[in-house]
Amino acid sequence: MNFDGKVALVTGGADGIGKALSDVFLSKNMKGVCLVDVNEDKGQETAKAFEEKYGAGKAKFCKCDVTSSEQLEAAFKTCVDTFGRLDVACNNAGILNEYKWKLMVSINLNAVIEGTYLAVKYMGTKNGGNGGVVVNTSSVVGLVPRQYAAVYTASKHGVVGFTRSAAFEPDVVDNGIRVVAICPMAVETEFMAIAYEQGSKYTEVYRNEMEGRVPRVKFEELTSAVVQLIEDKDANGSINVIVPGKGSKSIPPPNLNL
Ligand SMILES: NC(=O)C1=CN([C@@H]2O[C@H](COP(=O)(O)OP(=O)(O)OC[C@H]3O[C@@H](n4cnc5c(N)ncnc54)[C@H](O)[C@@H]3O)[C@@H](O)[C@H]2O)C=CC1
Ligand SMILES: CCCCCC(=O)/C=C/C=C\C/C=C\C/C=C\CCCC(=O)O
Repeated sequence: MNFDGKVALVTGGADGIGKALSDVFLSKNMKGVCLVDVNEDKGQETAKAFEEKYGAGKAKFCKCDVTSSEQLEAAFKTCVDTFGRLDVACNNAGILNEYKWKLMVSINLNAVIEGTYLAVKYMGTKNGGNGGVVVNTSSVVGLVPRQYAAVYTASKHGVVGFTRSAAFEPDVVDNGIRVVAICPMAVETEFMAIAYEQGSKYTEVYRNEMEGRVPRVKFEELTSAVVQLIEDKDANGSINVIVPGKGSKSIPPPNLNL
């Protein structure tokens, strides 16, 4: 898919990875981006900054808690009503809070599942849309174990398993939708700092063992990997790990010869 004149919806679009993705989408001449986020102040601020940079009417902020089915569907509907179409859905909002683990699973996994099926409903060729691409944000810990964040790790493994499977569901394929996921290593956002303050059980372990020693994926490395996945018409069910300084690589599922 090329980006010209297309429309994206990005959950967690007010900040961090979602904001960086939205910025790149608009820089590639997308018609508009819908920033879907629970943080109203940041969301309005980011939408305003994008309109100043790319022109009036290019960014729409939708206040939405992705754990609410009603609010998430309303955001998809607002996006199509505002821009007239939808082509790319990034299910990206996420938190790391091992103490609030049921909420974390709702945001990191359930909302990714719900967002994928809403994308089929609002982009599907059988439903009046043009088809499109769903990009789900997992993590490198969607592929490997991480003993310091067991539920976060489980939620991200769930995103990988769901993406690999949903990509080949008949209702998804027959609607002209591709589904892919990214598995970044630590990225240059405030995410880990927020996790330290609010939801990491092992803050001292992180500080003693890792603080300052974990290189960050730069936004440019992450966004170029996502752009490639969107542009590549053969990328479906792809799970791409993104490593600082090493780019993006597709990770196939194990062949168990069952
Ligand atoms: N930063 C990192 O090192 C890595 C992050 N990830 C994943 O990337 C995704 C984005 O993370 P970052 O941009 O780094 O985090 P961030 O904290 O900078 O941004 C996350 C955004 O999601 C929004 N959000 C949180 N809960 C929400 C909810 N219930 N409804 C709607 N919006 C909500 C926040 O308001 C925020 O704007 C997450 O899924 C995270 O798990 C994956 C690998 C590494
Ligand atoms: C274990 C939770 C990891 C959460 C972030 C994520 O999804 C992926 C991170 C990838 C690599 C790093 C893995 C674990 C350590 C994480 C952060 C330590 C940061 C220390 C620091 O420099 O502040």
